[in-house]
Amino acid sequence: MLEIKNIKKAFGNKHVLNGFNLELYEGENVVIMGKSGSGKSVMIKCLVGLMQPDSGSIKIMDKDIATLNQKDLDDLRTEIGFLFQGSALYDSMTVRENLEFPLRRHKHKFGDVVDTNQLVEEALENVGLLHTIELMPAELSGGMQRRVALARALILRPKIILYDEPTSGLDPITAKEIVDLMRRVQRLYQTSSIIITHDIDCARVVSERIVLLVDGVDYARGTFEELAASDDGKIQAFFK
Ligand SMILES: Nc1ncnc2c1ncn2[C@@H]1O[C@H](COP(=O)(O)OP(=O)(O)OP(=O)(O)O)[C@@H](O)[C@H]1O
Repeated sequence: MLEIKNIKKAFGNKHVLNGFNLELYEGENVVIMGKSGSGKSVMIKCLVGLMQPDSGSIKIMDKDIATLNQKDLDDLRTEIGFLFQGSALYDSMTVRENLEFPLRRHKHKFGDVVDTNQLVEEALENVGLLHTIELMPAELSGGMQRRVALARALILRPKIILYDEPTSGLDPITAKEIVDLMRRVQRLYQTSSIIITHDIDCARVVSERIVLLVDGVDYARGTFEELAASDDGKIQAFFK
């Protein structure tokens, strides 16, 4: 689904990514873990074309993003759903209007005759929140808002989902609901996901594989159990 090969990115003499590699196969969830400031956000920005790496290549569904024009890049972005920390809902719009927003912008993805209501209702149903359709975001709890944001990310039926700290700021019970929902979404929508998280419980439950970003490179990769059993101190530091 996606291949990052040997990307490097420096700001002045600060080398943030130093030859980072990542591959995402169809249907899998890959968790990226790295210390604060290790370059996870820089990597994601390179991945979605918001930042250019200094060298290396990024292919999404076999397309090298450096060679795409703006229109092709926009079309490719409809195949990617985002659930970022900052991906807040629009406060002045109802839940329904929040979900209709991306549909209006990318209507052509489904052809001209598209039943917007059905798509909105189906996405909300799949996150268990159909009953909130006419509510305003302020009337929802933090966990519900995040589920609606996930429904909005799903509405264009992306093949890849990028999650940036999906459980941050949530209490443990609500965080677990989100993690369970991420698994459900993976099954229902047949998505492949990259998940950035510091939450070790989230990483354990949600990942098929984990990649550790250390010193600008993909320092280690494996299943949760494989990495947790490692006696390398730099790997162990993530599992304490
Ligand atoms: N536009 C920029 N200009 C200069 N330096 C930048 C820029 N963007 C990121 N950096 C630097 O790159 C480094 C990595 O930042 P990044 O935000 O990717 O870390 P992170 O792993 O996402 O951290 P966190 O877990 O805290 O979100 C930081 O030292 C940051 O200051």
